[in-house]
Amino acid sequence: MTDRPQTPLLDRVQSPADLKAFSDTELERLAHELRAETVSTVSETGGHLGAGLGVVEMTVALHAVFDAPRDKIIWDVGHQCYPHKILTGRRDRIRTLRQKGGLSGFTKRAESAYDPFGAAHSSTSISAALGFAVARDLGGSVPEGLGDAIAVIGDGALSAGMAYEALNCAGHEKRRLIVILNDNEMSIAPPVGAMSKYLSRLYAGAPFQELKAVAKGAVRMLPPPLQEGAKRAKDILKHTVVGGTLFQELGFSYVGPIDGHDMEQLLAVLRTVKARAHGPILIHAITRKGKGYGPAEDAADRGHARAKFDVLTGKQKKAASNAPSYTKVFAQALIREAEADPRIVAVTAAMPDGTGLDLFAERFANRCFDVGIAEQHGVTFCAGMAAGGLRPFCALYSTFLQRGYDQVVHDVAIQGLPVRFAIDRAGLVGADGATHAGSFDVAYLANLPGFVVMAAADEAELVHMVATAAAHDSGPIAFRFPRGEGTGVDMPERGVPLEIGRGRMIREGADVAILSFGTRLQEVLKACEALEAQGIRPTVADARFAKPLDRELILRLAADHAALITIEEGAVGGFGSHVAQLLAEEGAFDTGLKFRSMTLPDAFIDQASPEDMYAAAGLTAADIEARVRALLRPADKAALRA
Ligand SMILES: Cc1ncc(C[n+]2csc(CCOP(=O)(O)OP(=O)(O)O)c2C)c(N)n1
Ligand SMILES: CC(=O)[C@@H](O)[C@H](O)COP(=O)(O)O
Ligand SMILES: [Mg+2]
Repeated sequence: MTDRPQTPLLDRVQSPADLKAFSDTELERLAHELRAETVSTVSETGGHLGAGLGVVEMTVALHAVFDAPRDKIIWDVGHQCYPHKILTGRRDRIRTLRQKGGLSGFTKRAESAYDPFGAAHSSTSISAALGFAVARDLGGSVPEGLGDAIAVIGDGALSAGMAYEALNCAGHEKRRLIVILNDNEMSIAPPVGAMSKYLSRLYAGAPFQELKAVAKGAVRMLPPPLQEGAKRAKDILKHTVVGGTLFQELGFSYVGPIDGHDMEQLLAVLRTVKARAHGPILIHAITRKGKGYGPAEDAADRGHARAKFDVLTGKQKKAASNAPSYTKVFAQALIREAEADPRIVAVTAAMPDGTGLDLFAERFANRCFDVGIAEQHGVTFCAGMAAGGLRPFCALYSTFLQRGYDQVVHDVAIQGLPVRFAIDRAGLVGADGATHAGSFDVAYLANLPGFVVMAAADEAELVHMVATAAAHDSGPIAFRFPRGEGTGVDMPERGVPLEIGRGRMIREGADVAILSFGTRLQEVLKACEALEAQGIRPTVADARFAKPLDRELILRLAADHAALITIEEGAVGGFGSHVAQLLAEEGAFDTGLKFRSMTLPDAFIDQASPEDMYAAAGLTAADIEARVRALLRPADKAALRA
C-alpha cells in the first residue's frame, strides 16, 4: 500500500449532492484531491490511468452542475470513469477496481445508478444519450428520473462511424442533448486521420488562446446572447470559434474550444448550457491525457493503462516474463512473412501497440495502416486490398472484431476474399472483464462458408499459423491467440504453412480422447498427468482447425474411444458444436460414443485474473480431470480395459 493522499474535501463527499455545497474555489481544490486519489488508487490496482486524469476537472464540474443520477452522464468507453466512481458513492471500494468481486474498470449499470449506461467498447455514448433524451421526451420512466442526457466522448472515439451515425440522428432530432468532446489529441496511440487534424485546427487558432488568456473571466467569454435566452443560443455559441464547424452543419450548437482543466471556465460553460441550451449542443473541451501526474503526462501514451506502480517514480511493478507474448510472436512472424512477400500489408484499428503492429510499422511504415477506432472500415478496407491483389492481415482483438461482423460476412466471406484475420485477446482476458473477453469469434466465424478458422495451442503454433494465413489465397482465414505470455516452447525460425484442415496427435492413449482447440491444451496436458496417476490413459489431439474440421482425425478418435471431449476457449456454438454436428451426421452417437463439449459457459464472466476467470468458466485442468472421471464411470473403465 502506498501513502494515501490527504483529501479533506473529498472526505466530505458521499455522493455528488455534496458538491452542491462547495464554493467554486473548493471545487477546484476538490479536483486536485480527486486527481491524487485517482493516482493513488491506480498505483495499487493497476488499470486505466491517463484518461481519468484528463477528465478530473470535467468530472467535478459535471457533478457540481448537473444532478446525477437524474441527469445521465455517459462516459464513452468508460475507461476514464474512476474519478466519477470516486465521487458517486464508490470510493470505499475503489481499490477493488478490476479485481475479482470488485468494481468494474468501466461504467456498469449493475454497479450503480450513477452509471446509466455500461460501456468499454468505444463510441456508443452519443447514441445512448440520445436514447435517454428521447425516453425523457416521450414519457419514459426510470426510478431515478430522466433529466439531461450528457455524453462525454473522446477525440479517439470520435473516429468511429457509430459516433457520426449518432450525431447525424441527433442533429435531425433537435432534442436537448449535451455532447462533450474531450479532445486530448490522443487515442491509445497518437490519433490518426483527417478528423483528428480537423479538431486540431478548431483550436489551434486564436479563439482558444483568447479563452485561455481570459480564463478567469470565463462567463464573460460566453457570447452574451447565450445569457439572454434560448432563442439566440445558436448564434452565441457559434461565436466562440472562427467560422462554422462540422458539428454545426450536423445541427449542433458548438461551444468551444474551452480549456477542460480550467474549473472556472468549465463551471461557467456548463451552468450556462444547463440553464439555456435548447436542442443538441456540443462542448469542445481541450484536455491533456495524464494531466497532473508527471510520469503519465510525459509518457508517449500519456499513461493510458498501467500495471501497479510506484507513485513517486511512476515505475511499474510488472512480473518478469518467462516467455514472449503471443502478440509479439505474431508481430515478429508477420514481419518475417512480409520480408519475403511485398504483398503483405497490415491493418490495426487504433491498437498498434496492443496488436504488435507498432513493430510491423517500424519495419514497413508504408505497409501498415492504423485506421483509428474503425473496425468496420478496417475489415472492408482489407477486403478492398485483398480484391486488389494484396495480402492483408487484419489485426484486431476478438472483442472488437464483433464491431465488423457484417463487413466480415458481406464484404469478405460472401466474396471469398483472402483477408487474413489475426485475432488477438482470444478467450478470457482478465481485468477488463466481460466486455473484452474474446468469447465469440469462433462461433461467429466458423459458421461462414469458405472461412478457415484456426486457434494456436502455443506460440510456435502461432508462427506456423501466420505462415499458413500468408500462403492461403483461396479465401478468408482467421487465427486466434490469447492475451499474455506464451508457453516457452522452442520457436521455429520461420513458420511452415500447415495443411488446411489437419489437426495433430499429441499423445496416444486409450480410455478417452480429448480434442483441444487453442491454448487450453496446456491444461489438458496437466489434467492428463493427474489422470495417468489414476490409471486413466487419455488420448490428446490438437485440432488446430475449427473449420474445416479434420474429419478423419475426429472420426478416428470417435471410433477408437468410448468417450470424446472437446475443449476450447470460446462460447457455445463454436468448435465443440461443429464437432458434435459432424459426429451426429456420421452416426458416431449411434454406436454409443459418449461426448462432452467443454466451452465457456452461457454467461458473462466478471473481471478477475485470467486463471480465476477460467476457474469460474470450468475450464481448468482440475475441471477437465473431473469431467473425464465423471464420463468414465468405473463400469465403463473396466469394460474398456477388458
Ligand atoms: C470499439 C473499440 N475499439 C477499440 C477500443 C480500444 N480503446 C479503448 S480506449 C481507446 C482510445 C480512446 O481514445 P479517446 O476516445 O480519445 O479517449 P482518451 O483515452 O484519449 O481519453 C481505444 C482505442 C475500444 N475500447 N473499443
Ligand atoms: C479500454 C480499452 O479497451 C483498452 O485500453 C483495453 O483495456 C486494452 O486491453 P489490453 O491491455 O489487453 O491491450
Ligand atoms: Mg483522446
